[in-house]
Amino acid sequence: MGFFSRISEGLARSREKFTEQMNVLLDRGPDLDEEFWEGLEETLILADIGGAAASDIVEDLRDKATRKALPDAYAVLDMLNDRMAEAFCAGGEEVFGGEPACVLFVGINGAGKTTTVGKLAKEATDAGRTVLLGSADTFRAAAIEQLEEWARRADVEICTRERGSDPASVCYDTIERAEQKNADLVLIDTAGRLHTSADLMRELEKVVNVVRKRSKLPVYTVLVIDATTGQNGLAQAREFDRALKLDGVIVTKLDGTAKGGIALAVSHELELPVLKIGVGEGLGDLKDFDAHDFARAFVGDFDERS
Ligand SMILES: Nc1nc2c(ncn2[C@@H]2O[C@H](COP(=O)(O)OP(=O)(O)OP(=O)(O)O)[C@@H](O)[C@H]2O)c(=O)[nH]1
Repeated sequence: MGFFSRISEGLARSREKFTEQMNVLLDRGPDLDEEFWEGLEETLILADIGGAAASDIVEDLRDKATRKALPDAYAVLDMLNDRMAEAFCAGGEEVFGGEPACVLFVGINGAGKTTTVGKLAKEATDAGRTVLLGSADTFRAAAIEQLEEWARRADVEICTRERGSDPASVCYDTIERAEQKNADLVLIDTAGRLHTSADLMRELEKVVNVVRKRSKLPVYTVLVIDATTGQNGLAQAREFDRALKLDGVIVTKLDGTAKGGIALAVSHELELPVLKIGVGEGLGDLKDFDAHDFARAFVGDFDERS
């Protein structure tokens, strides 16, 4: 299956919900009146793209509609994909672009961190990079085993310590080992934690600071968000960013939800680039993010609908 088709399939549920709501709006006719603009903003908010992004997109489209004397709603909706794509924060290519890097993965429990680290390890080794994994999730025994299994599959080395060890110590070991073996990509999994738990967030700050201080490779901190958590993803991103100063986000489980718009809400409101998206559990289901592909797959084709 082609790259775009896979993303399109992954976003099918989000697109179906969006199409349904957009059709309700279009059923009242294609006039560009106040009701249309209000309805468009509401439809975008219901699609989980967040109040700020929805309002910016509608304001801009409204301005363009006036300037270009657009005839009807379909002409406006033809421009929606591009406008939506522009609303994503750009950048972040340095994280997984092939340059040496040490990447820490953070997020709430079950967001998909370990799986994402595993998929990236395989992708990077296949591309000929020297990868080292660090399992700083010393809280959940199964997480260590899970990452060890991914390390076996990707045939990469992994640094672990027994359950209950200090996660910062695992990071020390990992960085030391990375230097010994000249690894050019270090991927560190951390234990899931709620963004509302002050103690656990402080512990994570300590882990991240140790890595930032010790690593000779550039260090990036990436938040993994489970798209099925919808608007809660915004609260997660806000708190993790406040504590750790994030470099980007990875949005997983887009295949299992109609709430895929959260990727745009987080990227736009917190000015964080989306680095990868997860559209399934399989090895090949972690995809490079392209804002135009995402918007096209999310919005679909209005001509067919009209
Ligand atoms: N459908 C789908 N499932 C995914 C995706 N990414 C991860 N998962 C699944 O989500 C579940 C949780 O993933 P983990 O990688 O264990 O999550 P985690 O963030 O490491 O969890 P903790 O260590 O408890 O914080 C697993 O069953 C994964 O297979 C995705 O893109 N799509």
